[in-house]
Formats: sequence, C-alpha cells, structure tokens
Amino acid sequence: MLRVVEASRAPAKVIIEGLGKRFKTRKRWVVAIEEVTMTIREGEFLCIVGPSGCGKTTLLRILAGLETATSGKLEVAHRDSAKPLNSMVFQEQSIFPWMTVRNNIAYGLKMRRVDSRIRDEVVERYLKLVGLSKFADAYPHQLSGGMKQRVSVARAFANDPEILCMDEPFAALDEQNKILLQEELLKIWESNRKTVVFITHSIDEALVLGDRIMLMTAHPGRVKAVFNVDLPRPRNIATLRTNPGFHKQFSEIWSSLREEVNKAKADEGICT
Ligand SMILES: Nc1ncnc2c1ncn2[C@@H]1O[C@H](COP(=O)(O)OP(=O)(O)OP(=O)(O)O)[C@@H](O)[C@H]1O
Repeated sequence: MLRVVEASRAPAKVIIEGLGKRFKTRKRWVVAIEEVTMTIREGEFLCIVGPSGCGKTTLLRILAGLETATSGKLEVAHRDSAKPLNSMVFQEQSIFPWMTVRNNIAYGLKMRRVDSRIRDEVVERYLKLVGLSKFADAYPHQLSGGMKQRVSVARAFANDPEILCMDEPFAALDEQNKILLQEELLKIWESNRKTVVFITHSIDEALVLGDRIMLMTAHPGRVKAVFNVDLPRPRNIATLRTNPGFHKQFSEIWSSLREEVNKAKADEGICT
C-alpha cells in the first residue's frame, strides 16, 4: 500500500545550499548559477521556471550528477542503494534507436540485473500507463515524436530512481500531445510519488504538474521565489484551467517572471 505523505511534511530528499557554478570559456568566466539554496521534499513534484539562460539546466545537471558545482553543497538522500540515484528525461529524444520500445523501457532494470520476471511486470505496467502496449515490439523510427517521449518517460520511471530530473521533456511536442503526456505523467506520478524536478518554460505546465514552483532570477540564476501550488490533486487538466486559483497563481508568477525576462533581455550577452 502506497503511503502518501504531503510534500510539505515529508523528509528532505535534496538539500541544496549556496550552490554555484561557473564555466570557463575561451575568453571569460560565465557564472551560470549563484547561491542557490533550496530543500526538495521526498515525493515532491518541484517545477523550475526562469528566463532563458538563467541556469535551470545547469542546476538540473548538477542534481543529476552530470556536472559538478563550483561552490556550495548538495545532498541527496539515497535511501535504497539498490536503486539508482537519479534518471534524466531530456527535451530531445534520447531513447536507443536500435532497441525496441520494450527493451528501451527495460534498459535500466536490465543494467541493474533486476530479476527478469519482475522486470517484465514493471515494463508491462509502464507500457500500459503510457498507452504503448501495442507498440512494445516496435523500434523508435516507427514511432511519432510524442510516442518516443512517452518511452523516455516510461523508461525513467521504470528505472525507479530516487529522483527524476526532467528538462523540458514536452517542449518539442505539439499542444495536443503535450496535454496527453502531462496527463500520463500525472497519472504515473500520482501512483508512485517519485521526487521529480521538472524544468519548464511554461507557467501553465508548472501549475498543472507541480506541488511547488521555484522561480529563478535572470542570469546568473538565483532563487527569486518559491510558490506553493494550491490546486487540488488528483488533477484533471481540463477542469484545472477553469479553477479561479489557477488564473490567480498564473498572474502572480507571471508578474514576477516577467521582471526577470525583461532583465535577461536587457542583459543579453553580459557575463562576468
Ligand atoms: N558547458 C558550458 N560552458 C560554458 N557556458 C555554459 C555551459 N553550460 C551552460 N553555460 C552558460 O551558463 C548559463 C546558464 O545556461 P543553462 O543552459 O543552464 O540555462 P537555462 O536556464 O537552462 O537556459 P534555457 O532556458 O535557454 O534552456 C548560460 O549563460 C550558458 O551560456
């Protein structure tokens, strides 16, 4: 039986303290993020929004262990050493073209030598959740863009990581596919309450999915504000948009984000 703990009361899963990252380019140093401090709770769905170039991806890549911070501290509670610490879903399609849908989804489990009976059960479950049971033996080139992104999402969840890092996973999809995938993601997340860190440019998407929204400042990225999303779960995307709270929160977040977008435009190209 799944124990659902309200995110705000759950133990800390990720503690980020004064995190900074600078990159050396040929001509100068680029400060990507600066003094980022944030605690992400176990089972929380955290969305990150901010103007282009403010360091969202850099922060996520540090969380995913793909980049190292130049200052500050990052702690991720790794409660089950049999599980991977994190899985990443990217905007661009990142599934293996030479593997069937089934084998793509099974990949992480296979690498961890999970018993084949359990592996098959997990794969079947996720195939069903993302509506791809009929395409289990198809190869990626036989799928649409939306279907490929479904495989990415299913693979990441099936891998059962401690935290799931998603970098604008639906940005390249058309509106209809985006809504369908958001619904599927909500359905999967509501059934297993993984800790998810999800980058998006869309306030709308952040409100539909997130428990909290972390808003970053223009370059270099700091935490400007953190908003609690006061919308009931389980969420139905169609009815959510008619909720007056949705529009109120949208306006509040947009007025704060707009200032940063304007700053980013004014500062374009300026680096330290
Ligand atoms: N490997 C790198 N080398 C040099 N500079 C980098 C590197 N990676 C990122 N940067 C710089 O760090 C800053 C933050 O980039 P990042 O991609 O994290 O921003 P972002 O908020 O994810 O942007 P977007 O919303 O456009 O995807 C930018 O100025 C970028 O040019």
